[in-house]
Amino acid sequence: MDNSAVIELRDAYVMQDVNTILQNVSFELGKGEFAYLVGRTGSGKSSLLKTLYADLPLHEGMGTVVGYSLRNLAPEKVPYLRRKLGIVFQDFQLLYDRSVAQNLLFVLQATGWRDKAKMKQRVQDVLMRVGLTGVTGKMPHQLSGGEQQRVVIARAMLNEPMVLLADEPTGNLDPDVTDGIMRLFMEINNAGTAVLMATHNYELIRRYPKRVLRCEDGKLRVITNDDLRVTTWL
Ligand SMILES: Nc1ncnc2c1ncn2[C@@H]1O[C@H](COP(=O)(O)OP(=O)(O)OP(=O)(O)O)[C@@H](O)[C@H]1O
Repeated sequence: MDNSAVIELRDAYVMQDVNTILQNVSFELGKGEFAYLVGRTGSGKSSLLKTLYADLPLHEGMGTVVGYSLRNLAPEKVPYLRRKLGIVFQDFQLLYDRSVAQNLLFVLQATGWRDKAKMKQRVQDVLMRVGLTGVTGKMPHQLSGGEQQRVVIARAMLNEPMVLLADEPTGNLDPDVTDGIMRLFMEINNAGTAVLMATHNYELIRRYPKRVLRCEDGKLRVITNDDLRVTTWL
């Protein structure tokens, strides 16, 4: 693998059970790069992301994510892969029976942290990073949608991932809240974390132009800068 790539797929097949969703997928995401993943509903964006975080197996082709080969990845290796990835979904998937701090401490505990003082400090650090202070004792339902998504992003950043995979992270948010979340992703990206973001929101792509990968007709097409200059590509 090219040392500067955090994701590399070569002729990969994205499968749901026995069904091929995407074939001959080849692309790289470089260290610190930001790319969008677009495509109609059902075109395979979530399935591709699931393959990248080893929720779906890679049976055909080659795939490497943060140094882990996806082919024949042993189940006991999956948590180690995911520790180097941050994953953000549209539906926030916080644990609603515990506070913000407990949500984050839970993840630290599950990923091997033991030093209580360091854990507390890390929780403070990631919340500050996403622009949230004074919410540690709150329950998720006491926060707005945008604040909850910030907590999810903080959670994804706990173990300093090399790449964030985001599946429609602004899908449930109002336009002005969406913009704040987008700016946060940009800040995180500017600080060196690669981001692959699935979205239906083309307004965001126009406002924050980056490389675009499009799922279409069972293939993944990498949109070039030339394509970006014409408006029909959307
Ligand atoms: N758990 C599953 N089992 C079998 N097939 C599935 C499963 N999840 C998705 N699929 C199928 O895989 C295809 C791609 O779905 P996927 O969710 O990856 O698309 P998507 O581009 O993320 O769509 P959306 O934009 O609506 O989220 C669809 O035909 C879908 O029906």
